[in-house]
Amino acid sequence: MSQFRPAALEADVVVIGGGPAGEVLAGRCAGRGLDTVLVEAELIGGECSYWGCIPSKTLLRPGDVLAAAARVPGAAAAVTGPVDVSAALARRDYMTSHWTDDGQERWLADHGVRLLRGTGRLAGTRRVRVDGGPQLVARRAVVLATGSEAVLPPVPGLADVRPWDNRAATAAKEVPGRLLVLGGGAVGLELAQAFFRLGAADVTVVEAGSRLLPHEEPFAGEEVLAAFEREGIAVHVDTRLAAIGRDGTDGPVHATLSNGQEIIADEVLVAAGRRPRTDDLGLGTVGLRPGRPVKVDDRLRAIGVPGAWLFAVGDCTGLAPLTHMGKYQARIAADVITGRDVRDRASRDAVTRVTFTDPQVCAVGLTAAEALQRGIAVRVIDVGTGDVPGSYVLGDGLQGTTRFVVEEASGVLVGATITGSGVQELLHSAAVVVAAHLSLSELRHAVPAFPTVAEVWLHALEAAGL
Ligand SMILES: Cc1cc2nc3c(=O)[nH]c(=O)nc-3n(C[C@H](O)[C@H](O)[C@H](O)COP(=O)(O)OP(=O)(O)OC[C@H]3O[C@@H](n4cnc5c(N)ncnc54)[C@H](O)[C@@H]3O)c2cc1C
Ligand SMILES: NC(=O)c1ccc[n+]([C@@H]2O[C@H](COP(=O)([O-])OP(=O)(O)OC[C@H]3O[C@@H](n4cnc5c(N)ncnc54)[C@H](O)[C@@H]3O)[C@@H](O)[C@H]2O)c1
Repeated sequence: MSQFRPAALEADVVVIGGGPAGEVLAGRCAGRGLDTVLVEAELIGGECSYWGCIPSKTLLRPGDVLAAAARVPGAAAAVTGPVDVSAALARRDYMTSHWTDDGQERWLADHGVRLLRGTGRLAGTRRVRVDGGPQLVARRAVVLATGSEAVLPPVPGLADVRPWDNRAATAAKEVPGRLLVLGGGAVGLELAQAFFRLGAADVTVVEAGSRLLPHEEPFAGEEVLAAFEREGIAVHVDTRLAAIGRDGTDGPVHATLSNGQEIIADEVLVAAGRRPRTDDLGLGTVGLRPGRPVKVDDRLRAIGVPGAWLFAVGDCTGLAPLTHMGKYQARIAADVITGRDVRDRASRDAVTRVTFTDPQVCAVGLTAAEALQRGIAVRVIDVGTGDVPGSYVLGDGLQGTTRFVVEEASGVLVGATITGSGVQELLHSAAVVVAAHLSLSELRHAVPAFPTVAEVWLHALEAAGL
C-alpha cells in the first residue's frame, strides 16, 4: 500500500496521531469530502489496538469465562483444567494483528484519507512539519490526537529494574511467576487479574491512595479488593514503593514497601497513571505549553489559540482518557470542522467507563462525591446487583452493588455505578438515561425483561417509591 508523499503541501485537514480518535476524525472528514491527511509515527490504531483495550481484554477473557462457568452448578464440574496459556497468548497476538497495521492502512485508503508516516509537530499557525520535512499547510483545521503514555513514578531504583509498562505487559511472551503491580487503577487491576488467572502464582497490587479505583464510588474499589483477596491476589492500599532493585540483569526484583513488607517478584508492572503525549509536538509555536493536556472548549477547539483552526481529541486533551470518549470527541470535532453546530455534552458530565475486572465496575456520569463537589444536592439509591432473579439464573455468587445518583430537586439521574460479574452490557441503559437527562419517574414505563439483571432498575424505582 503506497503512502501519501506530500507533493501538494496543502490539505483541508491535517490530523496528528492515528489512534482511535485521530482515525475516526480523519475518516469522517474525508467521508464528507475534505482533503484529509493523517500523520502517524507508529501503528495506525494507536495504544488501544495494540497495547491497551484490545490485548488487555483478550488476556482477561479466558479467566473470565472459566470463572463464569465455575459459578454455574452443572457447568462447574466440566471445568477441570487450567487455562491454555499459549492459546491465550496466540489469541492476543491475533487480536493485535501481530502488531501490524496493514488492515488499518487499507481502512484509511478506503475512506479517502491520505496517510503520511512520521512524527508530526506544529510549526506555527495552520502549519505542521513531519520529521523535519516540508511544511504542510491546513486550509481548514489541524487536529491533535497524539494520545498519552505511561508515567514512571520517581521511586529510587525503579527505572533500573526495567519495569513493564502497559506495552510490555500487554505484549508479554510469557506469564511471570511473580508479578508486582504498582497502581490500583484500571490498568493495574485488569492486568493483575489477567496474569493471575493466566497462572501467575503471586500477584501483588500496591496502591498509594486509600482505596482501589479512587475516582469511582468507594464501594467499587472495596468490592474489587475483597474479590481479589478471596481469589489470592494480594492488595496493599495506602502503601508506596520505598525502594526496589533487581538481582543481576535477569534475576528477581526485591521491593520494599512503605509498610515495611518485602516483596520478591519476577516482573514489576508500573500502572501509575498516564500523561498526554504533547511534550514534543511544537505546542510552543502556537503559544501553548508543551507537556500539558491541550485544553479544549465544548467544540473541541484548543483554548487560547485564536482563529478556531486548532482542535484536539482523545487522551491528549486530558478530558476522559478512554477510547470511546476519544472517538465521540472525534465525531463532534469532525462535525464542527465540516460546519455543523454540535457541542460535546458527554466528556465532562456523562463519561461511560467499565473496568473489566471480575467483578466489573461500570459507571456513567457523576459519583455522589463528584455531584457534591459540583454543588448538586443528590440522594443515592443503592440496590444489590445480585438481588434479582436474573443474577441467580446466571450463576451463584453474582454479587455487586448498583448505585443511582439522583438530583434531589429534579429527580434526574446524574450518575450510576453498577458492579458485578459480567454486567458490562447493563451500563448503556444508564448512559442513555444520564445523557438524556431523564428523571426516575419517567422510567416507570421502561419495563426490564424477566429474568434479566436489568431488573436492578425496577428495584431502584421501588426503592424510590415509584
Ligand atoms: C492497558 C490499557 C487498557 C485500556 N483499556 C481500555 C478499555 O478497555 N476501554 C477504553 O475505552 N479505553 C481503554 N484504555 C485507554 C485507551 O487505550 C485510550 O484512551 C485510547 O487509546 C486513546 O486514544 P487516542 O486516539 O487519544 O490516543 P492513542 O491511542 O494513544 O493514539 C495516539 C497515536 O498518535 C501517535 N502519535 C503521537 N504523537 C505523534 C506525533 N507527534 N506524530 C505522529 N503520530 C503521533 C501515536 O503513535 C499513536 O498511534 C486502555 C489503556 C491502557 C493503557
Ligand atoms: N477498562 C478501561 O476502560 C480502561 C482500562 C485501562 C485503562 N483505562 C484508561 O487509562 C487511564 C490510565 O489508567 P491507569 O490505571 O494507568 O491510571 P489511573 O490514574 O486510573 O490509576 C493509577 C493509580 O496508580 C496510583 N498510583 C500513582 N502513583 C503511585 C505510586 N507511586 N505507587 C502506587 N500507586 C500509585 C494512583 O493512586 C491511581 O490509583 C485510566 O484513567 C482509564 O481512563 C481504561
